[in-house]
Amino acid sequence: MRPIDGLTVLTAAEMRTAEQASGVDEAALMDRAGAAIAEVVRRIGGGQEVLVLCGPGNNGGDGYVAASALRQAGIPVRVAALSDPRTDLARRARAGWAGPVEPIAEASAAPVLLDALFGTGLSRGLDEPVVESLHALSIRAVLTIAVDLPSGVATDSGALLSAYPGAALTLALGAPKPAHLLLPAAPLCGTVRVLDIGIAARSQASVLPVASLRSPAVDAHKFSRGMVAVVAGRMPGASALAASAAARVAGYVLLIGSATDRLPHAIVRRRWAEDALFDPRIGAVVIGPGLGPDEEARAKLNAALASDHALVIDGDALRLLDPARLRSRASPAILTPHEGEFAHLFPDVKGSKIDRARTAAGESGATVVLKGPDTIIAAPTGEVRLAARHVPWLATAGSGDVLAGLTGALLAGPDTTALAAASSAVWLHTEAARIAGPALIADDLTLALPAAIAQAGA
Ligand SMILES: NC(=O)C1=CN([C@@H]2O[C@H](COP(=O)(O)OP(=O)(O)OC[C@H]3O[C@@H](n4cnc5c(N)ncnc54)[C@H](O)[C@@H]3O)[C@@H](O)[C@H]2O)[C@@H](O)CC1
Ligand SMILES: [K+]
Repeated sequence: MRPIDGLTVLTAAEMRTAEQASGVDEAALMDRAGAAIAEVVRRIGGGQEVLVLCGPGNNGGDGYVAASALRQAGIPVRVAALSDPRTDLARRARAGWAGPVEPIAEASAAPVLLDALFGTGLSRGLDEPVVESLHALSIRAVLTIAVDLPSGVATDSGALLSAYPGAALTLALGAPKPAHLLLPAAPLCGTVRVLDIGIAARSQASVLPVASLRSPAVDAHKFSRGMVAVVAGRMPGASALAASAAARVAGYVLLIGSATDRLPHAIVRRRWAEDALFDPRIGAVVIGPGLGPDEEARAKLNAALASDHALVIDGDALRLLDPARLRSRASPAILTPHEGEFAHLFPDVKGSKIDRARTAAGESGATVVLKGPDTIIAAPTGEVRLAARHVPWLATAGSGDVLAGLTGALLAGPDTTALAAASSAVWLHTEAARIAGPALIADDLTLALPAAIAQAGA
């Protein structure tokens, strides 16, 4: 049983491909899955009675195998099914279960509920009586564990096809799936752990790994650690937050055109001028936090786009940007839109959150950080990182400014890529929020960054 950080994420179709490519026959995979599920249930169920709910497909098959293994281990276990099994594999698994099978509507609750109704094959919402039984049994259970996925969620989009009571633990088979990470499904999974069933997971998507930051090299100097320029605008507090966050990572932070002096003294300030960005030592420019919507803001964005620098484009600048302008630039750009800004930038891009982020990155040539409780980072290559943890206290003014500054500082650093910089920034941002704790304000995030950076190994 493994935590999901850094693991490859597979869609339902990619899972089937991986299963076929594994060289292991399907029955053996189901036996492995069922045995591994039973082992977890045995360990954490404390010997209490288990009720296994089995659906008609192979998710139900896993349920029958797990029930048989639990029974063999001496755990009291009952099985309730939705219908007879409909796949050969599930029929085989059903045949291996020596006990009775009750109809779900008649099943009485048990302290441990194992949900093996539907997995990656769910194609529509559950019938209403089944939803009612599931809720009634779950309310009376002490512990609900979902096999592969909570029954009712769409594997690839994380959409909720029917109401689900929520599991305490979801045991993902072989690999995490998008629904384990995307809203609205993700919180209904509870803790997600992966059970290894011997398949090699390959795809361009993975769970955001724990950031891995190195301390500065022994011979580092402030410029070799990275110089980041933050362009200020109409709301100076926003760029001040971005600069303060950047200063925790970069060797040198230049704040350009800011009207505030309430800043750490370590941040160097310069007036805005047409040539303010003509400094070859600048490794990345952050533009957007508090920039404003006016002509001056437009001129600043134009100057940033015309420069050779790597860019982080956030907030107000995303309202002024034509993403097509990024295509001709040689240096990387990172866009950090929330859903509203994304819809403004890419009005024609549709699909699941993963599809949208990936398409936008491919079309614009920029790395796209599509922010939210289920932040996704997509690179123009098609690579995608899905954030696994979220701290709801991050929904506060200035939080995005801190993320933008942090992203710029990491992008300005040595030996990095836009995808790596954005990934580390998102991880550090959440970790800082976790450390800052309840009732945080954005300023607290900048103060918590040293501890978050230490957690990332630096
Ligand atoms: N792919 C793999 O590598 C492995 C898959 N296994 C299991 O197999 C599962 C996928 O099995 P299946 O593809 O059979 O799919 P499911 O078991 O998720 O269910 C599909 C069946 O339910 C029907 N169905 C879909 N939605 C329904 C609804 N709302 N109401 C009633 N019937 C509905 C479908 O027509 C199909 O017959 C995985 O989630 C996992 O649990 C494991 O056995 C191990 C290996
Ligand atoms: K399930």
